Amino acid sequence: MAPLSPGECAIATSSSPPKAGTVPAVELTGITKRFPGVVANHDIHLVVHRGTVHALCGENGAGKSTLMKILYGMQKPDEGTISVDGQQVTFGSPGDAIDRGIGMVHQHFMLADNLTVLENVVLGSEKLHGIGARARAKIVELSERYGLGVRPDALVEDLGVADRQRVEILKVLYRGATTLILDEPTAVLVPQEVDALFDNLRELKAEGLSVIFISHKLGEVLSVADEITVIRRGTTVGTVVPAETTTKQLAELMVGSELPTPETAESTVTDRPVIEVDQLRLLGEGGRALLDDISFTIHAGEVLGLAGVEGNGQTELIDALIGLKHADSGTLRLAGESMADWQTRKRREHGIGYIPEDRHRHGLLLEAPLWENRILGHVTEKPNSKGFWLDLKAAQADTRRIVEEYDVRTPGIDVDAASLSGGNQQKLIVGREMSHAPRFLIAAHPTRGVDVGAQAQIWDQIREARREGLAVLLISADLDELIGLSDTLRVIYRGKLVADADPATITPEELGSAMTGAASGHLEAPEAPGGTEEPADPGTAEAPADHTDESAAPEDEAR
Ligand SMILES: Nc1ncnc2c1ncn2[C@@H]1O[C@H](COP(=O)(O)OP(=O)(O)OP(=O)(O)O)[C@@H](O)[C@H]1O
Repeated sequence: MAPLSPGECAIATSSSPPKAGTVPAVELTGITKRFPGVVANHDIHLVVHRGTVHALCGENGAGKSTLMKILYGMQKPDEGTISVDGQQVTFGSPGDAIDRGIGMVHQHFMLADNLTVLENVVLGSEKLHGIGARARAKIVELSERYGLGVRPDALVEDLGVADRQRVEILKVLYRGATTLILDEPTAVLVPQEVDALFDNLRELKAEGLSVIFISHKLGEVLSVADEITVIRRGTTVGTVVPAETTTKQLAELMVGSELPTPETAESTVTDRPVIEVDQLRLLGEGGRALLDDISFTIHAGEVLGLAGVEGNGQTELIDALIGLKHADSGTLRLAGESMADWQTRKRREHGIGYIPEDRHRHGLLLEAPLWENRILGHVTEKPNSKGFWLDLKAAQADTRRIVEEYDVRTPGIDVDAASLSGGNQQKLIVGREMSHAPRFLIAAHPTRGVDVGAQAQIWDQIREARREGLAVLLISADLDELIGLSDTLRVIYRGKLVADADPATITPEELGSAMTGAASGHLEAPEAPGGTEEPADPGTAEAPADHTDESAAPEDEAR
């Protein structure tokens, strides 16, 4: 455990809980949990009051998820006690936790894609309200009471992330949860969706429910939480109230030092097209266009940011670029060569890097060791292969290098990817993809789930590669990230590119409105020459902004 500085102690002890004196909804005392080679939790203390949102912050691998898994009965603590509503409890399984009103919405949703919302909600809880009309009525009632907008008959595979999340929330409410654990619920939401979620949380609070909210987005934490507990290297370093702290203080409390400051960089956009997409069209079931007339060019040294509410064609565009789906019409060219007949492997071998939207589904083999995950997607490339053979020693050595360079917190490279914390899994994927010196990188939510320090590091890595000529398609729900890193911004809405924007002048709020279809054409750059199909003039592109403190919207200050 890192020692506290006097300043940190002052922050940590200056505030009193808002509802001291009442019986807490949840109290964790002296929780310790060890894994081979790692002490994930050490003497943790946490008090969550009824009718409050309690945020849990800490850098990647600090021990937040482990603590919540203990509270949810998924793991047993080695030491310490859990009390719910003043009564000490022991949980042998999530079922025990649910019985005591603890519900969890995981970072990675656990819904069955091929079932309807109703089937998913009812699954495993058939005894509560049956599987028919009563269940449906209960779902509709909960949906209306908390403004969740859940449609019982929708097929889960047709739902976007925000809708799936609402189903997960409804599912735990259906089971009678009075304390909800939300693990990074805003990571993939756009500002409007975040506002909607926070409205839902306020409704829950108003009815006396409690929410434990894990987040790396410190600005959001300050806006929604009643109290914030910070965990560092496995132990609680303090609990603060938002009125008495800032994002900067919070970040310092988390990492125990000043945050690294990523340097701003000059524009590096060249006139060499790396990826050219022309009139791409992809049809879904029933002939509905999922992508319609998509055209753009990304040059060497350019980051093109694609803004859009989840589910507006981003996934299909990524799939078309990486070769998981084939377009119905239109062309895709990489460095001048048509990719029409290229399978995914060939695309990768020709320098397409891919940081997937969903790291568990498309980025990792969770049950395989880190070094096997380092090979994943790059089987035929160096250093993983030598001629026809896999070069395991070289792959393992390179995994060690990635772990070191990307600060992947792990006891070693032989542990399964599943045992890494979410943020550390992400760092491993970013390290793997950047190691192959891609010329075109598809970066979908590249810093999703990583802490503020690691986020700055990943931004630096993307910027450095961009300086060396990397072309990047950046898709991110973090609009500060999107605006700050991009040279060019396009807005995707219902499968079409509807607007472009100048990252030098647009604000996250304006971009957020454009994403809901409220704008078309040029945003904030009416004097810019050319139509919406061409990227901004490289010569006028402004350097990306410095992001050290998310909530302070640094690019706004800089401009
Ligand atoms: N099942 C497991 N086996 C081995 N080690 C584990 C396991 N689960 C967690 N750990 C380790 O415990 C530590 C704490 O991980 P945890 O997932 O709780 O962190 P976190 O604070 O939630 O991180 P993040 O913000 O990245 O999600 C990490 O070092 C992680 O690698």
